[in-house]
Amino acid sequence: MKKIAIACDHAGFDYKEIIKKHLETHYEVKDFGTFSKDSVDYPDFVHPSANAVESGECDFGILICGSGQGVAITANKHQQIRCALCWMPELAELARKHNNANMIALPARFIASELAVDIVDKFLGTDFEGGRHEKRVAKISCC
Ligand SMILES: O=C(CO)[C@H](O)[C@H](O)[C@H](O)COP(=O)(O)O
Repeated sequence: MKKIAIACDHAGFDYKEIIKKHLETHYEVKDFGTFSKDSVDYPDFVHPSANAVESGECDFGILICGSGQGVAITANKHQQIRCALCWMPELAELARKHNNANMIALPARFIASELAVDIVDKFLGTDFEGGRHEKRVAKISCC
């Protein structure tokens, strides 16, 4: 069973709970918090979840904040993380097919929760295409 890391800040808390419940029948989900709607700082939750994906403890990661920006920026500080900010399923599909993204960032304040679930399903259900994209992805973490 694939293991999924999930993390959010206060703005993403409700969506994290919805997505986690949706995934738990088909995946093992490791929840890195936050665990309430109390105001927090997203890097405190993103770094541990990104570490889990980077180390191989988790196969993929899902991050949620208000705009998706803060969590994506934070995750992408990790050398082995390719985190894609997605607001429609087609972007999530391309992030997997072309970029071999291993984390996804969702903007809870800008998309409906049903759409967020669809985006996650597309992300987790799509494989990397490889081919011409292999060398491009390899070049991302060259420095
Ligand atoms: O990281 C963000 C923006 O770059 C997220 O959208 C946060 O959820 C947002 O900044 C939180 O804002 P708040 O006013 O503290 O609720």
